[in-house]
Amino acid sequence: MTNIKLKELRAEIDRLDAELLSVLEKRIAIVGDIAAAKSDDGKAIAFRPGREASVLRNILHKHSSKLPDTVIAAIWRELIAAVGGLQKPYSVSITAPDKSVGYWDLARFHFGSATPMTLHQLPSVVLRDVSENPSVLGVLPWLSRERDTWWEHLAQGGDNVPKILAALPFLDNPSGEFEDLNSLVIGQAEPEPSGDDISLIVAVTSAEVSRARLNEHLETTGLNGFCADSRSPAIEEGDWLHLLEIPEFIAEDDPRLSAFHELLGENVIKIVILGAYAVPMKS
Ligand SMILES: C=C(O[C@@H]1C=C(C(=O)O)C=C[C@H]1O)C(=O)O
Repeated sequence: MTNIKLKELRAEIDRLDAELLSVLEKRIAIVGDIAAAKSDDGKAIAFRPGREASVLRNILHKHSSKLPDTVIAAIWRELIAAVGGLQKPYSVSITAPDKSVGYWDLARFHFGSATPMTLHQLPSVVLRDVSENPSVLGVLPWLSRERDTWWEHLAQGGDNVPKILAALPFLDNPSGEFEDLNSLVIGQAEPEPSGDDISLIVAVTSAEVSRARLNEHLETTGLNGFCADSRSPAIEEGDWLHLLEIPEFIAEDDPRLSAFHELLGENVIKIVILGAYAVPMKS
């Protein structure tokens, strides 16, 4: 390639960079208007996980360059995470039980370079951070890890008890992840639908109920989910907790939940929606 040609191509890159920056600045400038539109929503955090998931699905569906999906996702995640912070500052409290930097890595990818993050060994510290401060999001190991019983705390339900809002990674990155980790994001916010979601629900019962029975009742009510885990009471006369995974967004007033409640009969103490997350994408 001649030097003249190279010079021309670099000039074109400079021109495109200026254009990109200008478009980027326009996208960022809209934040003020969005923040004003949200001003009376009473929320401490601008994080809207359902909307974020659909923005990302849309971009990844449309992109056609040679860049890997994960690079495109990283660019948009940087932007979205920072734009949320411009509207209302927030921070992220992370549990890494095995001192694994993998959890930090998952959170950094999702919440970008500028979001303040702290690392803790115990889920209880993250639960406390999030429960005490509505502008803190928590990142906790996936529910099925044997030692992690943090979701039992969420099953209490009630004010200030955080909800599950998202799952990480949203986009897997087979070449960039050195540990096969998954985590959930919690916060003092209401989960919202993204169009393709999984809800996590706990049924609290006073006596043992088999997984087969729970699955049968779920099917009868049309909830199409399954019981992913059951915890026997830690103390005598304590409650049984059954973690249910439902492959759609379930609202508090879904009539199928009350039908399920009725089918369980007098054993059931309460049914608590722990939250929901957008179904992650495959790169
Ligand atoms: C801009 C918004 O706020 C945040 C930023 C988003 C974005 O940059 O696309 C999307 C969702 C929110 O977490 C919004 O709510 O639309």
